[in-house]
Amino acid sequence: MLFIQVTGLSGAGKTTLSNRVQKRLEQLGYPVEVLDGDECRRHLWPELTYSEADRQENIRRLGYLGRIFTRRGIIVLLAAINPYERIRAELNQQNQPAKTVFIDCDLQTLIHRDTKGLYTKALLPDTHPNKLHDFTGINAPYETPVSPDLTIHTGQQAEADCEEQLFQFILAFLRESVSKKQSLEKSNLTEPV
Ligand SMILES: Nc1ncnc2c1ncn2[C@@H]1O[C@H](COP(=O)(O)OS(=O)(=O)O)[C@@H](OP(=O)(O)O)[C@H]1O
Ligand SMILES: Nc1ncnc2c1ncn2[C@@H]1O[C@H](COP(=O)(O)OP(=O)(O)O)[C@@H](O)[C@H]1O
Repeated sequence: MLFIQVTGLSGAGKTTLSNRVQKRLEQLGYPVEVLDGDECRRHLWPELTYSEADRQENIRRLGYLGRIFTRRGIIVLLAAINPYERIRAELNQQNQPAKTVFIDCDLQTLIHRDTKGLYTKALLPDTHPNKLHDFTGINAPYETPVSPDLTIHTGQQAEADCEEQLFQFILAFLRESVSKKQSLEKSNLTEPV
């Protein structure tokens, strides 16, 4: 049905916005699955680390799961940091129709939010025993999406406004798909045999 890569730094709001929009779409009768990177790592493949190779493997597995759901007519929100442009492009190619939503938030706000205490750990001195050495945005790369279909600035806008943006974006896609389908059916009906 529709595969959406909701990408952004830790704490940007990927999970919050995806879960909220899932509820709203379900209320309208649409089937939706949120594949959360953090959750899937914990339950399905806890052995994967945060090295570049393991992050790519994580995203490819999530993409594969996503494909299973989208083939069954389910809208998939893949809420993961998903830091590499090449892998995002690969997933988009394999999961058509696909969209990329960049959840953009400035580092200062993220460090201030620090809901999981991970930014504090990543910013410790190099010699500190609790230092987090491969944390995205601080000491591991995040490649900003080159041409996302939607960017939501969660550091500058209220949660409810950000939720509304994501919700309206998906609704617009769904309405467009319905009207395309209807005009295709109409043209098939009127075509001479
Ligand atoms: N080193 C490091 N770097 C980034 N993130 C870390 C790290 N260690 C643990 N965590 C927690 O793992 C969550 C990110 O998992 P993802 O599967 O989304 O990451 S990735 O797409 O494979 O890069 C991420 O969850 P979110 O905060 O929901 O993004 C973190 O809570
Ligand atoms: N505009 C906003 N959009 C989304 N989340 C926001 C916003 N402002 C503050 N927050 C808060 O930021 C945190 C984002 O956490 P989370 O959704 O787990 O991020 P991520 O999944 O990207 O790691 C939540 O505590 C949320 O309430």
